[in-house]
Amino acid sequence: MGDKRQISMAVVRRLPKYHRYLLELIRNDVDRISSKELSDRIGFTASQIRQDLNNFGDFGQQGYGYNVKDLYNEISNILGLHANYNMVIAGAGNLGQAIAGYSNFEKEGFRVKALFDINPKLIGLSIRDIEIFDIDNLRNYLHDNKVDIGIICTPRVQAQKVADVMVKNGITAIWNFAPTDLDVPRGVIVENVHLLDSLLTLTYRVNEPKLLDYINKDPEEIVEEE
Ligand SMILES: NC(=O)c1ccc[n+]([C@@H]2O[C@H](COP(=O)([O-])OP(=O)(O)OC[C@H]3O[C@@H](n4cnc5c(N)ncnc54)[C@H](O)[C@@H]3O)[C@@H](O)[C@H]2O)c1
Repeated sequence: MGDKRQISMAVVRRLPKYHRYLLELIRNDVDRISSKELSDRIGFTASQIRQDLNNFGDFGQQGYGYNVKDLYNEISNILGLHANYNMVIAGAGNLGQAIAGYSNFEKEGFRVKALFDINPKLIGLSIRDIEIFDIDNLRNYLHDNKVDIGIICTPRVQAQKVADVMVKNGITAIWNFAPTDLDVPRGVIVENVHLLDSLLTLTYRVNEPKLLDYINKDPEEIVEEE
């Protein structure tokens, strides 16, 4: 048996941040960086950074640090950014149109090829030359075109139905924005996005000082308000 090591999702979720900061360093003509310097910029501890990156090989050199370009390329490879990904969006409302309209994804190789909707007023329109088709055509489209990622931007109650069509017709990766847990067969990967989670983390942090004051207060000091 081979010794296939599993990388923890916690590490995987930190990789995009490394990727982003390393790109920034390249743009600023920084050739190499120590884990301490990277730590100061990125906000993870130096030992965390060393541990994370050791998962993927021996990148750092004692007394030299990391070669920024090499590390960036390695992390790009690990994140699968060596390939291009064709994507389709189901639900061409506010969010679907915003994603299709955001051209920066293309820089990383993510291309929205088509949108699908049920609304006859939207069908036939285009966002940045990307056509909106009738959702009834999704099945045939997936048969005729190589699509790697399905993006779900429909209302919650429609999301499962759309996911079923995607999965039945060969999609194995779904970027799901609808606020529902999709039921998919083994082997299909769903990445849920919840902007609200991030917003709630923000409000927690805004309120944290008051909360900590309250938690750390001597119980005898807490006087019930009348
Ligand atoms: N995850 C997040 O952070 C986040 C943020 C905003 C919105 N959302 C969710 O994203 C989804 C879309 O939000 P929105 O603001 O764009 O809504 P919207 O109403 O503007 O757009 C939804 C679109 O889906 C279409 N639609 C309905 N049923 C369909 C089907 N069976 N197949 C294809 N298209 C169908 C509608 O015609 C409409 O154009 C909602 O589920 C919303 O809750 C999630």
